[in-house]
Amino acid sequence: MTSDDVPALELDGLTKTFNETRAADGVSLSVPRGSMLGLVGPNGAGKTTSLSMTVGLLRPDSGTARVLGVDVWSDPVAAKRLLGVLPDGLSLPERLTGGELLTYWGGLRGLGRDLVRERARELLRVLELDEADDKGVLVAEYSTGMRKKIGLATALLHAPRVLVLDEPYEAVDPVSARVLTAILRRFTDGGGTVIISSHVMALVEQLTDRVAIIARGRVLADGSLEEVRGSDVTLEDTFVRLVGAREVGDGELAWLSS
Ligand SMILES: Nc1ncnc2c1ncn2[C@@H]1O[C@H](COP(=O)(O)OP(=O)(O)OP(=O)(O)O)[C@@H](O)[C@H]1O
Repeated sequence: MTSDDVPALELDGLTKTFNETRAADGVSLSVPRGSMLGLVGPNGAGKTTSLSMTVGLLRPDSGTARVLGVDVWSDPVAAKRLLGVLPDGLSLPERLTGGELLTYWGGLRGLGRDLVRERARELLRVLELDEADDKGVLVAEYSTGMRKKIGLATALLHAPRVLVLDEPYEAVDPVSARVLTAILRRFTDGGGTVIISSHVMALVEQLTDRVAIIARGRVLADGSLEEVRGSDVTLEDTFVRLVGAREVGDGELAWLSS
């Protein structure tokens, strides 16, 4: 294998058990460079657990995660330089403006002040957070969607090669969603790789070129959209076929109808 063939992300047998719950049960995935993978699965399937182990936020019981060939758990500094991460429930310093937060973040990343200032200004403008910044709005006062966007800005600031984004479109308005899509496409066109988790099948179908379906901690399908859908018309059909549908029976919740 030449260095050009090394996958952007390679997960091998990632396993994590919480008490009695096997949240991830041997999760293996290989994501080629320049691709965008959608990770989908029902609530509690193990998406966040798997992504957290992938980016060095949660130590696996067993298994490995490699970013462009670098092991996330044995060489975390080098791996984290390559990674941009939007974690689930990201907690941010609250008493800073967006601009101050990015300045602080850039310092933590070891970037020069001028570079951080330039990139921060551009990110705030493109993500339409500049007006709030000019008014001195603190992150504590941000809406849910604004928090998502500033979280994304922190993930992009150091120009990573692999982006791992947990539900990046959640709570983001349609105009900002378009901007986000344009950013992600530009990123993959430039050879970057993206993995996103989402519950919105139509979004994944429209946005990504690869998909992995996970349920009960196991990868049930993984490949190009066409490979995973097979003869199904939509990804939702494939999802329901593999994961199983829960019908609401006639007698259930009868008290809701008068
Ligand atoms: N810190 C924790 N302690 C105990 N159990 C946990 C913990 N984190 C996750 N779990 C359990 O692990 C399983 C997988 O959770 P996870 O958050 O990875 O799912 P998910 O696919 O991201 O779900 P959702 O779509 O609802 O966000 C669930 O059963 C959850 O209750």
